[in-house]
Amino acid sequence: MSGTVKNIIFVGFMGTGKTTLGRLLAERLQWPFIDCDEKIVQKAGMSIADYFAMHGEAAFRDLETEVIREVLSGRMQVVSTGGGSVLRESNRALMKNGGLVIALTADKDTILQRVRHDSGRPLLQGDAEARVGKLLKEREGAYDFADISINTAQRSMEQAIQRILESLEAGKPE
Ligand SMILES: Nc1ncnc2c1ncn2[C@@H]1O[C@H](COP(=O)(O)OP(=O)(O)O)[C@@H](O)[C@H]1O
Ligand SMILES: O=C(O)C1=C[C@@H](OP(=O)(O)O)[C@@H](O)[C@H](O)C1
Ligand SMILES: [Mg+2]
Repeated sequence: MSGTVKNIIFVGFMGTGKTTLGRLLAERLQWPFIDCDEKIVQKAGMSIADYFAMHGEAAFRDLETEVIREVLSGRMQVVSTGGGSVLRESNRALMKNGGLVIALTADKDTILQRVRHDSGRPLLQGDAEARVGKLLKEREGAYDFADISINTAQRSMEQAIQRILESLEAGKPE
């Protein structure tokens, strides 16, 4: 199925592994890998944390939509999005039309373990545990529009990749 899907698009909460697994899958498929956050950093000429601090979240979300639109006009790419990009209906529509959407999931403790020492996520500054808890509640169900869902807390990265490759070969979303 990897030959017939337009793009493979990863969505999911922060720390579920979108960037890491996306890059790995792209290598396996020999498709280009694009991380939307990296594109935003290139366009903005500064880190995401600095962009939030200087321009605020609303401006970040506008830039994020611009990047998603541009990236998904292409084909045969593995695309990892930022965790909050699914909050806009227009972004979700772009993703649904842009290819196979794979949601990555993980439980709160796993997410916390993975993101705790990473200062690059402005929404988690301060009390990371409280912030992850609050955002997980606010975003409950936000990733349900995906074609496939994979729990990365219960799998090694290699197992997650195998699971995705099997789904692609089976030729239909589960
Ligand atoms: N099974 C796994 N699947 C995905 N990521 C994992 C897994 N185990 C550990 N990780 C780690 O979790 C972190 C997730 O980071 P990242 O890929 O940046 O997530 P996201 O882009 O979804 O925020 C990385 O440090 C990655 O190495
Ligand atoms: O969930 C969010 O709102 C965000 C997730 C981040 O990406 P990751 O999900 O790759 O960490 C990044 O886009 C920004 O810090 C905002
Ligand atoms: Mg990421």
